[in-house]
Amino acid sequence: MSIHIGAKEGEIADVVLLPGDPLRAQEIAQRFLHDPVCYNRVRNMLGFTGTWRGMRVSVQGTGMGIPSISIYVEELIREYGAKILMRVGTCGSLQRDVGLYHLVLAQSASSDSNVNRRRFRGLDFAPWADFDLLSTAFQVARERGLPVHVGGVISSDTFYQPDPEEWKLWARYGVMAVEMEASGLYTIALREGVKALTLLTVSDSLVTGELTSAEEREKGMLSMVEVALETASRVREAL
Ligand SMILES: O=P(O)(O)O[C@H]1O[C@H](CO)[C@@H](O)[C@H]1O
Ligand SMILES: O=c1cc[nH]c(=O)[nH]1
Repeated sequence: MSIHIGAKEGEIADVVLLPGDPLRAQEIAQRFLHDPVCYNRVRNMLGFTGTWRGMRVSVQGTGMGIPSISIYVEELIREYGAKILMRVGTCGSLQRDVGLYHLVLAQSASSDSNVNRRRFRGLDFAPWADFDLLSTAFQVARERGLPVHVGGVISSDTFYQPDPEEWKLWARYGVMAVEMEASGLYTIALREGVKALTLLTVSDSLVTGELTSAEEREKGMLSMVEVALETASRVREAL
């Protein structure tokens, strides 16, 4: 057992899906995993392990924001040996052609957070995705005919932005979407030498002001999770 995860040694798979919402972790486990077992209830940040097409997979809620996901990712890697970590989340689009329910694969993650500024003593680090996971996920999404975009995202510390116009600056430099965790996941995974990718379903557009309904978000989430699982399986086999 680690400080924030109540699993015993061996109860967590080396492939871990990471939704922000712990109830989404439960739903993914129930819908996609064979014989899912709940290994974590600490702080209600649910985590489950089961199998998908014979591959052992865990799904762990992370909470919102870089500080929260960082706690789970540090413990999953260092104390439970996770090797492939895939965030499956939602995001706001910053580009007109990145539409609602589209799939965004975060190639890199800029941030307004101070966490990496402190980590790198004031210098700027550019966290990036694992290329095997990124290229495989893109291929899988294309094979399925899904609308998919690959590029930079911004991992923000604030969902409600103090400056409501600030997103336009990121957009001007081609950043595709805003979310709140990818930078933390990528930075820790790079330091630890494990593979990480962030897959996002567009839940709203800052460009048009459109919002998805809960039902529609659910549908987008399902195809994103299928892409994540198929990607993990192909990459794991090739290791
Ligand atoms: O849907 P999740 O994975 O929680 O991701 C997005 O949604 C939350 C904000 O509503 C933040 O965690 C953001 O990154
Ligand atoms: O606008 C959005 C939508 C989802 N997640 C975010 O962080 N921002």
